[in-house]
Amino acid sequence: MNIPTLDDLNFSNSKVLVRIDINSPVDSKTGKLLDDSRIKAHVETIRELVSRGNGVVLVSHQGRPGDNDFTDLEEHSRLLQKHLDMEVEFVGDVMGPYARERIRNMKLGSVLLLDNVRFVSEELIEASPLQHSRSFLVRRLQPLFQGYVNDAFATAHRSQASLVGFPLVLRSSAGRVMEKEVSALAKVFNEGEEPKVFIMGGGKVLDSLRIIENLVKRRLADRILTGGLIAELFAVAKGLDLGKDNLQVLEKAGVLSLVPRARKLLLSGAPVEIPVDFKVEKGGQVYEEPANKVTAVIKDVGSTTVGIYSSFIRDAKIIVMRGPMGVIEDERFRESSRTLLKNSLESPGYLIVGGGHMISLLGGIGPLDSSKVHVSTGGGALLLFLAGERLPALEALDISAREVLKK
Ligand SMILES: Nc1ncnc2c1ncn2[C@@H]1O[C@H](COP(=O)(O)OP(=O)(O)O)[C@@H](O)[C@H]1O
Ligand SMILES: O=C(OP(=O)(O)O)[C@H](O)COP(=O)(O)O
Repeated sequence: MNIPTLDDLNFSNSKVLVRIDINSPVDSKTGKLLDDSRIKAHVETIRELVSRGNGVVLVSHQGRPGDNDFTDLEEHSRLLQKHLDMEVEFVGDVMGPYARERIRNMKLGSVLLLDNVRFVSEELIEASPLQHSRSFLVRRLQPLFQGYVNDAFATAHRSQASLVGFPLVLRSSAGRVMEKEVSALAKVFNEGEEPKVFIMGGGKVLDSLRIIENLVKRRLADRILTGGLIAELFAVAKGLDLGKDNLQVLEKAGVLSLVPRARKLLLSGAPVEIPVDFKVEKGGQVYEEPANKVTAVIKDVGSTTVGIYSSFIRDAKIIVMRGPMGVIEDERFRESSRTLLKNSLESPGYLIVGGGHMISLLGGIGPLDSSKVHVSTGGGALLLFLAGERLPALEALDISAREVLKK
């Protein structure tokens, strides 16, 4: 693939639309952002574009409709302003008359943040770059810009309008985050030794299952240590009775229908490990139970599991960690993810850690040795990239290089 970078396009004194990913963990009680790592990550790209006299218009999503973390981007704009140390105008609109008026009238050298792009229904459709290039989002915004930059590595696995539509109609390049992630990950992973251990948790069960299927098919993982909801799915697939409450959680997440796929993976001999115990909560009380005797709602993996997983980590040459083991928004269920992260950092292997929730746990850990760890902004995108899948956002930039830049 031929992905143009900012060095290739050299945007200057232009209006540039920049797709970033500042989707961040949200405290479900207060609605406040719990971490600003992804916001900080984009500062370099934005500063560089501003320093070349460009008017920078930022577009991002936050959460998914119906979820607790589906919010507007006002708080994000304040944090971005703090990290950039310059004014960021928050526009509470994405593509309507107000947004277009603010973009038309903005000064070169200034920064403007549009609202959550998933407020626009077209953004929620997975479609081809060509289809998205004809969306209202692209048709309304494209005439206001001379260029498009995609810096949203963490969403590069989605084929959504703001990611794949613009490269077909604007001169486009990758931003610095996108560029660095792609080159660092390809190098580390391809040149890395075995065993490769993947630690996978979190709430996005369908994504995780797809990734595990890919890893298994390509024989890229020596061990896959599961936590979070994906561990519960595999536990059910293995025939463990997790009780009515936990089945309800899986049903509510719409993932029970994935049990046969998980079962097929287990039967095919996939190296998937499931927890031997869990931390559960009942009536405000927290305690540990063996995986075959669960009587309450699972909130984290148990301490025996952490011990076993840690022994696999110690022997690994490459450790990839994505998605927390438990409901880390609650301090009582943060410990196992934090311990596994610490043990991974202390082990002799190289660590690649990614995803909004996992990187939020790095905060209290102190300075990291960049020769031993790569912190990725991506979670699902990171793993799909490592598993060798083609990421639609990168493909769209590749098409752009061939079809738009050559014209
Ligand atoms: N056992 C569990 N039950 C319910 N939710 C869980 C469980 N374990 C983890 N989670 C949730 O998973 C979410 C993080 O998952 P995800 O978004 O996939 O990770 P990341 O942002 O790191 O890629 C958190 O909100 C956390 O509360
Ligand atoms: O947080 C993200 O992905 P991740 O949870 O895999 O790290 C990205 O912002 C993508 O969000 P999405 O999975 O709702 O498309």
